[in-house]
Amino acid sequence: MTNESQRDSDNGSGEQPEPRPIDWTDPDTFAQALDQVETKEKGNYFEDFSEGDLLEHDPGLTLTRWGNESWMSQTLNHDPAYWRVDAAAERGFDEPPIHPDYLTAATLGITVEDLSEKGGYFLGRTDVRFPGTPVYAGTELHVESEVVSTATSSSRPEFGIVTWRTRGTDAETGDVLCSYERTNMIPRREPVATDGGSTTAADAEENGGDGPTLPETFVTPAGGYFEDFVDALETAEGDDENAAVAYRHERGRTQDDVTVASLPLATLNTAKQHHNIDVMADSPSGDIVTYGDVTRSTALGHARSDEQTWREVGFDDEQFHTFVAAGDTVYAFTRVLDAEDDAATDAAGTVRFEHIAFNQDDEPVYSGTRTAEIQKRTA
Ligand SMILES: C/C(=C\C(=O)SCCNC(=O)CCNC(=O)[C@H](O)C(C)(C)COP(=O)(O)OP(=O)(O)OC[C@H]1O[C@@H](n2cnc3c(N)ncnc32)[C@H](O)[C@@H]1OP(=O)(O)O)C(=O)O
Repeated sequence: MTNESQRDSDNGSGEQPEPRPIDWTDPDTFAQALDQVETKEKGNYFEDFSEGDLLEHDPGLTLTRWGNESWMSQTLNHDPAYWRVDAAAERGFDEPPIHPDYLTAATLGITVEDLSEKGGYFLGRTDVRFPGTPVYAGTELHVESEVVSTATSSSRPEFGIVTWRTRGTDAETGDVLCSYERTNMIPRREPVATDGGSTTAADAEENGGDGPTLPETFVTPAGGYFEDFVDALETAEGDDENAAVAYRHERGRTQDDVTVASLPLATLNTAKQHHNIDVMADSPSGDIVTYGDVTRSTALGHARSDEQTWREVGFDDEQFHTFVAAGDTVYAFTRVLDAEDDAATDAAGTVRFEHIAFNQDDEPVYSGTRTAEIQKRTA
Protein backbone atom coordinates (compact mmCIF):
# COMPACT_ATOMS: atom_id res chain seq x y z
CA MET A 1 0.00 0.00 0.00
CA THR A 2 1.34 3.50 -0.97
CA ASN A 3 1.33 6.09 1.74
CA GLU A 4 0.30 9.74 1.27
CA SER A 5 3.81 11.30 1.45
CA GLN A 6 5.23 8.79 -1.05
CA ARG A 7 2.51 9.69 -3.53
CA ASP A 8 3.31 13.45 -3.11
CA SER A 9 7.05 13.14 -3.72
CA ASP A 10 7.32 10.65 -6.59
CA ASN A 11 3.79 9.99 -7.66
CA GLY A 12 4.35 6.38 -6.68
CA SER A 13 6.61 5.73 -9.66
CA GLY A 14 9.90 6.11 -7.78
CA GLU A 15 11.01 8.94 -10.18
CA GLN A 16 11.65 12.59 -9.04
CA PRO A 17 8.82 14.91 -10.22
CA GLU A 18 9.51 17.53 -12.92
CA PRO A 19 10.45 20.84 -11.23
CA ARG A 20 7.53 23.24 -11.22
CA PRO A 21 7.99 25.58 -14.26
CA ILE A 22 8.73 29.22 -13.39
CA ASP A 23 5.73 31.40 -13.84
CA TRP A 24 7.51 34.50 -15.29
CA THR A 25 4.25 36.43 -15.16
CA ASP A 26 3.75 35.94 -11.43
CA PRO A 27 4.08 39.58 -10.18
CA ASP A 28 6.65 38.78 -7.42
CA THR A 29 8.73 36.57 -9.67
CA PHE A 30 8.64 39.12 -12.48
CA ALA A 31 9.60 42.02 -10.18
CA GLN A 32 12.60 39.98 -9.02
CA ALA A 33 13.58 39.25 -12.64
CA LEU A 34 13.34 42.93 -13.56
CA ASP A 35 15.62 43.75 -10.65
CA GLN A 36 18.25 41.27 -11.75
CA VAL A 37 18.43 41.76 -15.53
CA GLU A 38 20.43 44.41 -17.33
CA THR A 39 18.60 47.16 -19.24
CA LYS A 40 19.65 47.59 -22.88
CA GLU A 41 20.03 51.35 -22.69
CA LYS A 42 19.12 53.94 -25.30
CA GLY A 43 20.76 57.29 -25.86
CA ASN A 44 23.91 58.89 -24.49
CA TYR A 45 24.93 60.46 -21.21
CA PHE A 46 26.76 63.78 -20.91
CA GLU A 47 30.09 61.92 -20.47
CA ASP A 48 29.64 60.31 -23.91
CA PHE A 49 30.00 63.66 -25.74
CA SER A 50 33.36 65.32 -26.52
CA GLU A 51 33.93 68.52 -28.44
CA GLY A 52 34.45 67.79 -32.14
CA ASP A 53 32.60 64.42 -32.16
CA LEU A 54 30.61 63.94 -35.36
CA LEU A 55 27.38 61.93 -35.22
CA GLU A 56 25.44 60.74 -38.26
CA HIS A 57 21.83 60.16 -37.34
CA ASP A 58 19.99 57.07 -38.51
CA PRO A 59 17.41 56.49 -39.79
CA GLY A 60 16.78 59.68 -41.74
CA LEU A 61 13.25 60.66 -42.62
CA THR A 62 11.34 61.33 -45.81
CA LEU A 63 9.45 64.60 -45.57
CA THR A 64 5.84 63.93 -46.46
CA ARG A 65 2.80 66.05 -47.16
CA TRP A 66 1.02 64.17 -44.34
CA GLY A 67 3.76 65.00 -41.84
CA ASN A 68 3.83 68.62 -42.94
CA GLU A 69 0.06 69.02 -42.84
CA SER A 70 -0.29 67.30 -39.44
CA TRP A 71 2.37 69.54 -37.94
CA MET A 72 1.09 72.74 -39.50
CA SER A 73 -2.60 72.11 -38.80
CA GLN A 74 -2.10 71.12 -35.15
CA THR A 75 0.06 74.19 -34.52
CA LEU A 76 -2.46 76.51 -36.26
CA ASN A 77 -0.21 77.49 -39.17
CA HIS A 78 -2.51 78.23 -42.09
CA ASP A 79 -0.35 80.18 -44.58
CA PRO A 80 -2.21 79.36 -47.83
CA ALA A 81 1.02 78.90 -49.82
CA TYR A 82 1.62 75.71 -47.83
CA TRP A 83 -1.93 74.44 -48.40
CA ARG A 84 -3.10 75.60 -51.84
CA VAL A 85 -1.52 75.10 -55.27
CA ASP A 86 -2.57 78.54 -56.60
CA ALA A 87 -1.26 80.35 -53.50
CA ALA A 88 1.99 78.37 -53.74
CA ALA A 89 2.39 79.38 -57.40
CA GLU A 90 1.89 83.07 -56.50
CA ARG A 91 4.82 82.72 -54.08
CA GLY A 92 6.97 81.14 -56.83
CA PHE A 93 6.73 77.55 -55.52
CA ASP A 94 6.17 74.57 -57.87
CA GLU A 95 3.65 73.13 -55.39
CA PRO A 96 2.85 73.68 -51.67
CA PRO A 97 6.28 73.11 -50.10
CA ILE A 98 7.39 71.70 -46.76
CA HIS A 99 7.15 74.48 -44.17
CA PRO A 100 10.44 75.55 -42.49
CA ASP A 101 8.91 74.86 -39.03
CA TYR A 102 8.22 71.22 -39.88
CA LEU A 103 11.60 70.94 -41.61
CA THR A 104 13.29 72.27 -38.43
CA ALA A 105 11.28 69.97 -36.15
CA ALA A 106 12.00 66.92 -38.34
CA THR A 107 15.71 67.77 -38.56
CA LEU A 108 15.83 67.93 -34.75
CA GLY A 109 13.51 64.97 -34.16
CA ILE A 110 15.84 62.54 -35.94
CA THR A 111 18.77 63.60 -33.73
CA VAL A 112 17.08 62.91 -30.40
CA GLU A 113 17.89 59.20 -30.21
CA ASP A 114 21.63 59.97 -30.35
CA LEU A 115 21.76 63.34 -28.62
CA SER A 116 19.08 63.70 -25.97
CA GLU A 117 17.02 60.53 -25.53
CA LYS A 118 18.59 60.00 -22.09
CA GLY A 119 16.25 62.73 -20.85
CA GLY A 120 17.91 66.09 -21.32
CA TYR A 121 15.87 69.25 -21.73
CA PHE A 122 16.01 71.40 -24.84
CA LEU A 123 17.24 74.79 -23.51
CA GLY A 124 17.83 76.85 -26.61
CA ARG A 125 18.80 77.14 -30.25
CA THR A 126 20.25 79.80 -32.52
CA ASP A 127 21.35 80.43 -36.11
CA VAL A 128 18.44 78.45 -37.59
CA ARG A 129 18.75 78.85 -41.36
CA PHE A 130 17.23 77.29 -44.49
CA PRO A 131 19.79 77.65 -47.29
CA GLY A 132 18.15 75.00 -49.49
CA THR A 133 14.48 76.03 -49.40
CA PRO A 134 11.95 75.53 -50.94
CA VAL A 135 11.85 71.87 -50.00
CA TYR A 136 9.14 69.63 -51.44
CA ALA A 137 7.36 66.51 -50.15
CA GLY A 138 9.31 63.35 -50.98
CA THR A 139 12.70 64.81 -50.05
CA GLU A 140 14.76 62.43 -47.92
CA LEU A 141 16.53 64.12 -45.02
CA HIS A 142 20.03 63.10 -43.96
CA VAL A 143 21.02 64.62 -40.62
CA GLU A 144 24.36 64.94 -38.83
CA SER A 145 25.53 66.81 -35.74
CA GLU A 146 28.88 67.94 -34.38
CA VAL A 147 29.52 68.51 -30.67
CA VAL A 148 30.42 72.21 -30.35
CA SER A 149 30.91 72.33 -26.57
CA THR A 150 30.27 70.54 -23.31
CA ALA A 151 30.00 72.33 -19.95
CA THR A 152 29.27 71.62 -16.32
CA SER A 153 25.97 72.94 -15.01
CA SER A 154 26.81 74.85 -11.86
CA SER A 155 23.24 74.61 -10.57
CA ARG A 156 22.35 71.02 -11.44
CA PRO A 157 25.06 68.45 -10.57
CA GLU A 158 23.15 65.59 -12.18
CA PHE A 159 23.20 67.29 -15.61
CA GLY A 160 25.75 68.77 -18.01
CA ILE A 161 25.15 71.22 -20.84
CA VAL A 162 25.92 70.20 -24.43
CA THR A 163 25.77 72.30 -27.60
CA TRP A 164 25.69 70.72 -31.06
CA ARG A 165 25.66 72.12 -34.59
CA THR A 166 23.20 70.12 -36.69
CA ARG A 167 22.76 70.06 -40.46
CA GLY A 168 19.86 68.47 -42.32
CA THR A 169 20.73 67.81 -45.96
CA ASP A 170 18.92 66.49 -49.02
CA ALA A 171 20.10 62.86 -49.02
CA GLU A 172 20.16 62.84 -52.83
CA THR A 173 21.90 66.14 -53.65
CA GLY A 174 23.78 66.86 -50.41
CA ASP A 175 22.32 70.41 -50.33
CA VAL A 176 21.95 71.79 -46.80
CA LEU A 177 18.24 72.37 -46.18
CA CYS A 178 18.27 73.37 -42.49
CA SER A 179 21.04 74.07 -39.99
CA TYR A 180 21.20 75.36 -36.43
CA GLU A 181 23.08 75.28 -33.14
CA ARG A 182 21.19 73.74 -30.18
CA THR A 183 21.83 73.41 -26.46
CA ASN A 184 20.38 70.77 -24.12
CA MET A 185 20.74 69.83 -20.48
CA ILE A 186 21.92 66.19 -20.59
CA PRO A 187 21.92 63.74 -17.66
CA ARG A 188 25.32 62.69 -16.32
CA ARG A 189 26.16 59.07 -15.66
CA GLU A 190 27.66 60.28 -12.37
CA PRO A 191 26.68 63.58 -10.67
CA VAL A 192 29.57 65.98 -9.99
CA ALA A 193 30.22 68.51 -7.24
CA THR A 194 29.13 72.02 -8.27
CA ASP A 195 29.00 75.42 -6.64
CA GLY A 196 25.18 75.19 -6.57
CA GLY A 197 24.82 78.08 -8.99
CA SER A 198 23.97 80.50 -6.16
CA THR A 199 23.15 84.07 -7.17
CA THR A 200 25.47 86.69 -5.66
CA ALA A 201 24.69 90.32 -4.87
CA ALA A 202 26.95 91.26 -7.81
CA ASP A 203 24.86 89.04 -10.14
CA ALA A 204 21.68 90.70 -8.92
CA GLU A 205 23.19 94.14 -9.55
CA GLU A 206 24.30 93.04 -13.04
CA ASN A 207 20.76 91.79 -13.71
CA GLY A 208 19.39 95.27 -13.20
CA GLY A 209 18.67 95.65 -9.49
CA ASP A 210 15.03 96.78 -9.42
CA GLY A 211 14.69 95.85 -13.07
CA PRO A 212 14.18 98.00 -16.18
CA THR A 213 10.93 99.86 -16.73
CA LEU A 214 8.75 99.09 -19.73
CA PRO A 215 8.09 101.70 -22.44
CA GLU A 216 5.13 103.97 -21.71
CA THR A 217 3.41 103.35 -25.04
CA PHE A 218 2.78 100.21 -27.04
CA VAL A 219 2.03 100.61 -30.72
CA THR A 220 0.04 97.96 -32.61
CA PRO A 221 0.50 97.73 -36.39
CA ALA A 222 -2.74 98.55 -38.23
CA GLY A 223 -2.43 95.44 -40.41
CA GLY A 224 -0.12 92.58 -41.28
CA TYR A 225 1.68 93.94 -44.37
CA PHE A 226 5.28 95.19 -44.47
CA GLU A 227 4.14 98.82 -44.65
CA ASP A 228 2.08 98.35 -41.46
CA PHE A 229 5.18 97.28 -39.54
CA VAL A 230 7.23 100.19 -40.99
CA ASP A 231 4.48 102.69 -40.04
CA ALA A 232 4.17 101.29 -36.51
CA LEU A 233 7.95 101.47 -35.98
CA GLU A 234 7.99 105.09 -37.23
CA THR A 235 5.15 105.99 -34.85
CA ALA A 236 7.03 104.41 -31.94
CA GLU A 237 10.30 106.16 -32.88
CA GLY A 238 8.48 109.49 -33.11
CA ASP A 239 7.41 109.01 -29.51
CA ASP A 240 10.77 110.01 -28.02
CA GLU A 241 11.90 106.37 -27.99
CA ASN A 242 9.56 105.70 -25.06
CA ALA A 243 7.39 103.39 -27.12
CA ALA A 244 7.63 99.90 -28.55
CA VAL A 245 5.76 98.06 -31.25
CA ALA A 246 4.40 95.13 -29.27
CA TYR A 247 1.09 93.27 -29.08
CA ARG A 248 -0.43 89.93 -28.12
CA HIS A 249 -2.27 87.46 -30.33
CA GLU A 250 -5.71 86.24 -29.36
CA ARG A 251 -5.45 82.55 -30.21
CA GLY A 252 -4.35 79.94 -27.68
CA ARG A 253 -3.75 76.20 -28.14
CA THR A 254 -4.29 73.87 -25.18
CA GLN A 255 -1.81 71.03 -25.21
CA ASP A 256 -3.26 67.54 -25.61
CA ASP A 257 -2.10 64.02 -26.47
CA VAL A 258 -1.61 64.98 -30.10
CA THR A 259 0.65 67.95 -29.47
CA VAL A 260 2.52 66.45 -26.51
CA ALA A 261 3.13 62.89 -27.77
CA SER A 262 1.98 62.38 -31.37
CA LEU A 263 3.69 65.29 -33.12
CA PRO A 264 7.18 64.62 -31.69
CA LEU A 265 6.90 60.88 -32.41
CA ALA A 266 5.93 61.70 -36.00
CA THR A 267 9.34 63.39 -36.36
CA LEU A 268 11.02 60.31 -34.81
CA ASN A 269 11.74 62.37 -31.67
CA THR A 270 12.13 59.62 -29.06
CA ALA A 271 12.70 61.94 -26.08
CA LYS A 272 11.02 60.28 -23.10
CA GLN A 273 9.93 63.78 -22.01
CA HIS A 274 7.10 63.55 -24.54
CA HIS A 275 5.72 60.03 -24.22
CA ASN A 276 6.81 58.23 -21.03
CA ILE A 277 4.77 59.49 -18.07
CA ASP A 278 6.15 56.69 -15.89
CA VAL A 279 9.78 57.85 -16.17
CA MET A 280 8.99 61.57 -16.24
CA ALA A 281 7.17 61.38 -12.88
CA ASP A 282 10.64 61.33 -11.32
CA SER A 283 12.16 64.23 -13.32
CA PRO A 284 12.45 68.02 -12.97
CA SER A 285 9.14 68.48 -14.84
CA GLY A 286 7.34 65.62 -13.01
CA ASP A 287 5.30 65.01 -16.17
CA ILE A 288 5.59 64.59 -19.91
CA VAL A 289 6.10 67.93 -21.64
CA THR A 290 5.45 69.44 -25.04
CA TYR A 291 8.28 69.21 -27.62
CA GLY A 292 9.93 72.65 -27.72
CA ASP A 293 9.37 72.85 -31.47
CA VAL A 294 5.62 72.32 -31.00
CA THR A 295 5.44 75.15 -28.44
CA ARG A 296 7.45 77.39 -30.75
CA SER A 297 5.51 76.54 -33.95
CA THR A 298 2.24 77.14 -32.09
CA ALA A 299 3.33 80.60 -30.93
CA LEU A 300 4.64 81.39 -34.41
CA GLY A 301 1.35 80.17 -35.90
CA HIS A 302 -0.53 82.66 -33.71
CA ALA A 303 1.85 85.45 -34.79
CA ARG A 304 1.68 84.53 -38.49
CA SER A 305 -2.13 84.59 -38.33
CA ASP A 306 -1.79 88.36 -37.80
CA GLU A 307 0.66 89.04 -40.65
CA GLN A 308 1.15 88.45 -44.38
CA THR A 309 4.20 86.18 -44.26
CA TRP A 310 6.09 85.82 -47.55
CA ARG A 311 9.07 83.70 -46.48
CA GLU A 312 10.88 82.61 -43.31
CA VAL A 313 14.54 83.68 -43.28
CA GLY A 314 15.86 82.52 -39.89
CA PHE A 315 15.61 82.30 -36.11
CA ASP A 316 18.07 83.25 -33.36
CA ASP A 317 18.44 83.34 -29.57
CA GLU A 318 15.66 80.82 -29.00
CA GLN A 319 15.20 79.81 -25.35
CA PHE A 320 12.82 77.50 -23.54
CA HIS A 321 12.18 79.04 -20.14
CA THR A 322 9.84 76.58 -18.47
CA PHE A 323 7.88 73.42 -19.19
CA VAL A 324 4.64 73.18 -21.13
CA ALA A 325 2.52 70.13 -20.26
CA ALA A 326 -0.82 68.62 -21.35
CA GLY A 327 -3.59 71.00 -20.26
CA ASP A 328 -1.40 74.11 -20.56
CA THR A 329 -2.42 76.68 -23.16
CA VAL A 330 0.17 78.29 -25.44
CA TYR A 331 -0.38 81.96 -26.32
CA ALA A 332 1.92 84.40 -28.14
CA PHE A 333 3.24 87.95 -27.79
CA THR A 334 5.17 89.79 -30.51
CA ARG A 335 7.60 92.69 -30.43
CA VAL A 336 8.63 94.22 -33.77
CA LEU A 337 12.35 95.01 -33.68
CA ASP A 338 13.07 96.50 -37.11
CA ALA A 339 12.00 96.53 -40.75
CA GLU A 340 14.19 96.94 -43.85
CA ASP A 341 13.23 97.11 -47.51
CA ASP A 342 15.96 94.63 -48.49
CA ALA A 343 14.13 91.35 -49.15
CA ALA A 344 15.15 88.98 -51.94
CA THR A 345 11.94 89.97 -53.78
CA ASP A 346 10.27 93.33 -54.55
CA ALA A 347 7.01 91.80 -53.29
CA ALA A 348 8.16 91.84 -49.65
CA GLY A 349 10.28 93.59 -47.04
CA THR A 350 12.30 92.09 -44.19
CA VAL A 351 10.99 92.35 -40.62
CA ARG A 352 12.72 91.18 -37.46
CA PHE A 353 10.46 90.12 -34.60
CA GLU A 354 10.87 88.90 -31.07
CA HIS A 355 8.20 86.31 -30.24
CA ILE A 356 7.40 85.19 -26.70
CA ALA A 357 5.20 82.16 -26.11
CA PHE A 358 3.43 82.21 -22.75
CA ASN A 359 1.03 80.01 -20.82
CA GLN A 360 -2.37 80.51 -19.17
CA ASP A 361 -0.60 81.99 -16.12
CA ASP A 362 1.17 84.56 -18.33
CA GLU A 363 4.54 82.86 -17.76
CA PRO A 364 6.98 83.02 -20.72
CA VAL A 365 7.74 79.50 -21.94
CA TYR A 366 9.68 80.30 -25.14
CA SER A 367 11.34 83.37 -26.62
CA GLY A 368 13.32 83.97 -29.77
CA THR A 369 13.98 86.38 -32.60
CA ARG A 370 12.70 85.70 -36.07
CA THR A 371 13.58 87.26 -39.41
CA ALA A 372 10.88 86.95 -42.05
CA GLU A 373 10.01 88.51 -45.35
CA ILE A 374 6.57 90.11 -45.09
CA GLN A 375 4.46 90.82 -48.15
CA LYS A 376 4.04 94.45 -49.26
CA ARG A 377 0.50 95.82 -49.59
CA THR A 378 1.61 97.66 -52.71
CA ALA A 379 3.13 94.61 -54.44
C1 LIG B 1 13.62 68.35 -28.21
C2 LIG B 1 13.99 67.80 -26.92
C3 LIG B 1 13.35 68.01 -25.77
C4 LIG B 1 12.31 68.98 -25.55
O1 LIG B 1 11.70 69.54 -26.43
S1 LIG B 1 11.99 69.34 -23.89
C5 LIG B 1 10.79 70.64 -23.99
C6 LIG B 1 11.38 71.98 -24.24
N1 LIG B 1 12.23 72.41 -23.19
C7 LIG B 1 11.77 72.67 -21.94
O2 LIG B 1 10.61 72.54 -21.63
C8 LIG B 1 12.78 73.17 -20.93
C9 LIG B 1 12.29 74.45 -20.33
N2 LIG B 1 13.27 74.89 -19.37
C10 LIG B 1 13.13 74.72 -18.05
O3 LIG B 1 12.11 74.26 -17.58
C11 LIG B 1 14.29 75.08 -17.21
O4 LIG B 1 15.23 75.77 -17.99
C12 LIG B 1 14.97 73.83 -16.57
C13 LIG B 1 15.36 72.78 -17.61
C14 LIG B 1 14.07 73.18 -15.51
C15 LIG B 1 16.22 74.29 -15.86
O5 LIG B 1 15.84 75.34 -15.06
P1 LIG B 1 16.83 75.97 -14.00
O6 LIG B 1 16.12 77.12 -13.37
O7 LIG B 1 17.36 74.91 -13.13
O8 LIG B 1 18.06 76.48 -14.78
P2 LIG B 1 18.29 77.41 -16.03
O9 LIG B 1 17.08 77.55 -16.88
O10 LIG B 1 18.91 78.65 -15.55
O11 LIG B 1 19.35 76.56 -16.86
C16 LIG B 1 20.14 75.47 -16.33
C17 LIG B 1 21.55 75.67 -16.83
O12 LIG B 1 21.54 75.70 -18.27
C18 LIG B 1 22.13 76.92 -18.73
N3 LIG B 1 21.39 77.35 -19.94
C19 LIG B 1 20.09 77.62 -20.00
N4 LIG B 1 19.75 77.95 -21.27
C20 LIG B 1 20.89 77.90 -21.99
C21 LIG B 1 21.20 78.13 -23.35
N5 LIG B 1 20.27 78.49 -24.23
N6 LIG B 1 22.47 77.96 -23.77
C22 LIG B 1 23.44 77.56 -22.90
N7 LIG B 1 23.20 77.31 -21.57
C23 LIG B 1 21.95 77.50 -21.15
C24 LIG B 1 21.96 77.91 -17.59
O13 LIG B 1 22.92 78.92 -17.69
C25 LIG B 1 22.16 77.01 -16.39
O14 LIG B 1 23.55 76.81 -16.22
P3 LIG B 1 24.15 76.68 -14.77
O15 LIG B 1 25.62 76.50 -15.00
O16 LIG B 1 23.81 77.91 -14.02
O17 LIG B 1 23.54 75.45 -14.15
C26 LIG B 1 15.20 67.01 -26.90
O18 LIG B 1 15.21 65.95 -26.27
O19 LIG B 1 16.18 67.44 -27.45
